[in-house]
Amino acid sequence: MSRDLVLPIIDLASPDRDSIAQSIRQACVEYGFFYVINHGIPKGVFQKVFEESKKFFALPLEEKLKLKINDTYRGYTPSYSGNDEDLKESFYLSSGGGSNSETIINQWPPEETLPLWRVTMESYCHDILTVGKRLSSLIALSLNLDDQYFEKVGAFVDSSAVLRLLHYPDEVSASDAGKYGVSPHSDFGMLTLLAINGVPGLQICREKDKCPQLWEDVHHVDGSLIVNIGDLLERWTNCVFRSTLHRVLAIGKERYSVALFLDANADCLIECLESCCSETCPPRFPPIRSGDHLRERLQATFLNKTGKQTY
Ligand SMILES: O=C(O)CCC(=O)C(=O)O
Ligand SMILES: [Fe+2]
Repeated sequence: MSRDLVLPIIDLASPDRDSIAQSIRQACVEYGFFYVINHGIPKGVFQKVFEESKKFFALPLEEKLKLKINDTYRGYTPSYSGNDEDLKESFYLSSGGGSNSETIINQWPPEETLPLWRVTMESYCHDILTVGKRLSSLIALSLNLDDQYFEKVGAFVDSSAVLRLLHYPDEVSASDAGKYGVSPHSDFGMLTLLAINGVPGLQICREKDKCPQLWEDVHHVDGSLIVNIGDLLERWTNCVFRSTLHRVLAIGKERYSVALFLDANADCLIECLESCCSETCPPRFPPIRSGDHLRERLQATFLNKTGKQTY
């Protein structure tokens, strides 16, 4: 069962920061998802990223498998990997420079094969991270915090953001019936900034415990980014903001997307924000380090039931 959905559109060119922050708050409370327009990244940049992403996924499987995901969760994961055997294939990378960067090992396709690949992705990481940080400062405002709150608690270093390139194949065979592009999940981190190539498939479920679940289509809004709240921010806000369940249907049309997962630095302590609790509404969760939260979630996703890795 699905129906049409009109998500809020946040215009970053609007001059009134407080009213943008208010709109973001409402979007995060009601949907956990919104569009962002006038974010400052030109269309041509997305086109280049999709072009390079397409070139990588078009390589023979054995070439892609040479960059198979490593212990620091960077690299390639083929279709049908993970617990859910989804149809998507992905590539994870992050831009260097943060204080944790020595512990993260990126992998890159060979320069002889894809000469513009690394520079395109690194430059996009930089651009999209700038939008992510701008949004987090608006989110801080929307939570009645200092707009530099997340910076001040040390939430951001570059390596706490991960870029995931996704490719959904155009053919769905009979044996794939019932499979998803991406199965229902919520994102782990603070914020996700998603660019899609216009092909439908993304859906959200606003009430995960309702039976039957109601799935609503997230339409493409030209030039926009789709932004959603992850579990870490849901926890930080004492569930004032929602980390909404979402999925991608396999509709037999080739689809590309690029997600930036903005997480908090591993050492950052996630403790209920002051503006999100009161005597009558105490904190629901104990404090946790961001790294411990993320590790738990990654292990649950990447380990199968026998505890064996199934990238
Ligand atoms: O490709 C999409 O539209 C969504 C991908 C997604 O939900 C994810 O990577 O977490
Ligand atoms: Fe997601």
